[in-house]
Amino acid sequence: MTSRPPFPEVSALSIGGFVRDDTPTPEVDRREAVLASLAGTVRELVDAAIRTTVDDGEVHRIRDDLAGLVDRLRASQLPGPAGVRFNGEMRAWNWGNAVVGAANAIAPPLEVVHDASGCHADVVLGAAYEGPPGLVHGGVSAMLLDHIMGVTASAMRRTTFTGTLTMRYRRGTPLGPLRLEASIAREEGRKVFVVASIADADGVTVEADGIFIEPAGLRIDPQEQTSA
Ligand SMILES: CCCCCCCCCCCCCCCC(=O)SCCNC(=O)CCNC(=O)[C@H](O)C(C)(C)COP(=O)(O)OP(=O)(O)OC[C@H]1O[C@@H](n2cnc3c(N)ncnc32)[C@H](O)[C@@H]1OP(=O)(O)O
Repeated sequence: MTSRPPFPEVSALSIGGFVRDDTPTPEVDRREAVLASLAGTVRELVDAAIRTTVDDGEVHRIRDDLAGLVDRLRASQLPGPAGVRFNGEMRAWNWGNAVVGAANAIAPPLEVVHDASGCHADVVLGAAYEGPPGLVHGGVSAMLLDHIMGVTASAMRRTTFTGTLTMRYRRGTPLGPLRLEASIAREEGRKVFVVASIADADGVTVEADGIFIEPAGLRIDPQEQTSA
């Protein structure tokens, strides 16, 4: 008799784009490390491109070199976005995610840590995330908070989508080292109310509260076990 982890059938997961994928965890880890290494260098490239002061001719030569690299990566591509996949050991991977995607150079990436009160993350935001001079773009703050709040609401046991997100920008958030914190304030049925903040060394810069909803069609019964 084999006990199966508490996953819905593939067809149920596919409703929300979540896909059961039985790639073994060591293989997922190995490939993730390879893609994260590439994304790290691309992230450096983005920062270097923003801040470069080399002359126009050098910029054009670098552009041409990069176009060749893009062609090499395009030699074999997914037909669309990377999506979210899970294997039977509850190993999840979302390599294209805008906030935590291991393969996504646009993602800082945020490394979310679960703690006793919810989740936190320490992140250093550089020139690619600027809005007002020297300050984090307000939309970037909202994006990062949305993600950590969603992870907090999901609590590693359910899938929730952002229903409503309210931000209060108390003062400018400087680029550089920042700490995000999120916790669940209360729950009502499928609704999870989450509060969160961003802080620099001098204290809170942004506060957020949000309602995260577990869509009826994606509800997972953690007690469900199937024997074969
Ligand atoms: C194996 C498992 C491991 C999983 C581990 C994965 C962890 C992975 C973490 C990823 C973390 C990602 C963090 C980023 C999160 C996003 O960025 S999500 C993307 C942005 N959000 C969206 O695209 C959501 C779009 N909207 C929707 O899909 C649907 O409108 C919703 C929000 C799911 C609600 O749909 P619904 O389930 O049909 O809701 P419905 O039955 O009408 O209403 C249910 C209740 O919610 C209320 N409600 C409905 N809509 C709203 C709303 N917008 N605002 C407030 N309340 C609302 C209703 O009033 C109702 O309340 P009650 O009457 O029960 O009191």
